[in-house]
Amino acid sequence: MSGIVAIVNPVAGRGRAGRTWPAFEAALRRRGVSPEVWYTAAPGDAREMARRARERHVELLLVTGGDGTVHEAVNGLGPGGPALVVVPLGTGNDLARGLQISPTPEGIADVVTRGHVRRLDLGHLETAEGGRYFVNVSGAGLDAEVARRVYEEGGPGRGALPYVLSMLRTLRRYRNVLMEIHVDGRVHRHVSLMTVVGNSPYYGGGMHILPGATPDDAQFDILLIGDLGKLETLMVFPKVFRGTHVRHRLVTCLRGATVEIRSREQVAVHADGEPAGYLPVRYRNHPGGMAVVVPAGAARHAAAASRPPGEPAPAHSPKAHSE
Ligand SMILES: Nc1ncnc2c1ncn2[C@@H]1O[C@H](COP(=O)(O)OP(=O)(O)OP(=O)(O)O)[C@@H](O)[C@H]1O
Repeated sequence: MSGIVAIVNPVAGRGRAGRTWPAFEAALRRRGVSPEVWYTAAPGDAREMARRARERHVELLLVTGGDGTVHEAVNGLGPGGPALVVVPLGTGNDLARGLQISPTPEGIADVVTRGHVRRLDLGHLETAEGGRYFVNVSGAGLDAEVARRVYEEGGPGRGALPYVLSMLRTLRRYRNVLMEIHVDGRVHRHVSLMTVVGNSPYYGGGMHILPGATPDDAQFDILLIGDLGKLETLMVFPKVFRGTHVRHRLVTCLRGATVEIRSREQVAVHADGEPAGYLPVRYRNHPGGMAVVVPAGAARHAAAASRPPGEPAPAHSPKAHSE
């Protein structure tokens, strides 16, 4: 078989995806596009459906939902496979935000009929729990602890607010830890609130955590956040929404293709906001591993497009202790 399949997670965006998908399908049909529609019934289905779509040599795979659904789909596909069209009807939609995809029926019909394929880097991480791919951002430390809590308390339809509330609760008891971060063979040791590794600029429903990230440069952007106290963390946190946290003296931006993080402490790891085990973690990038259809006029570099007007690209400053 070839053709177009649409995976639809009806509970994404607190049910918005299920409610509004028929309008998207109608807009596609008006343009002569008739996808085969597969509704997910439970967590994990999008992964299996994507695997099946790949086996059947589907040409175009629409993934309707939020970042969790996209995360599942790419884990079913792995590097290669059909081109994805993200129909961003979740609560966060961080990948689509970076790619300037408009969540309207006509916007998606435009992407399908007139968009172009962009090959993005696909991140992969490995912990003792196993390996998995991620599309946006992974990390170890406070944010992973927060993600674990949100996941345990959550369910679908999460968005930014539960992350913010959980961050405040988690921070009260959180203790910074000594981490050893290997980036392309260089070792950085520091006491860290958290370390972030990713290909795309956004996570957590609009937090501009890696403002310099370019999703197709074959490199991870890496943020080493040093030994921030609790009060200082609370003061820096709002800046994450504008991406200006990277100017803080205890924040170091790096780039690299292979990353490994270790610690003697038990430190949680997340992948696209899903719990992914504990340190040690090893990252490797698959350049161009994910084909995504983007709008015809989309800016080449999503990071540049998403930066506030007048905001310079963050300097990459290897300040942490390295050897
Ligand atoms: N039919 C279903 N019933 C319950 N859960 C489902 C179903 N289909 C998929 N899921 C789960 O729903 C979860 C949430 O989906 P998703 O993350 O796409 O939406 P969201 O949380 O609204 O958006 P975002 O992640 O962008 O904030 C996924 O982790 C997936 O495993």
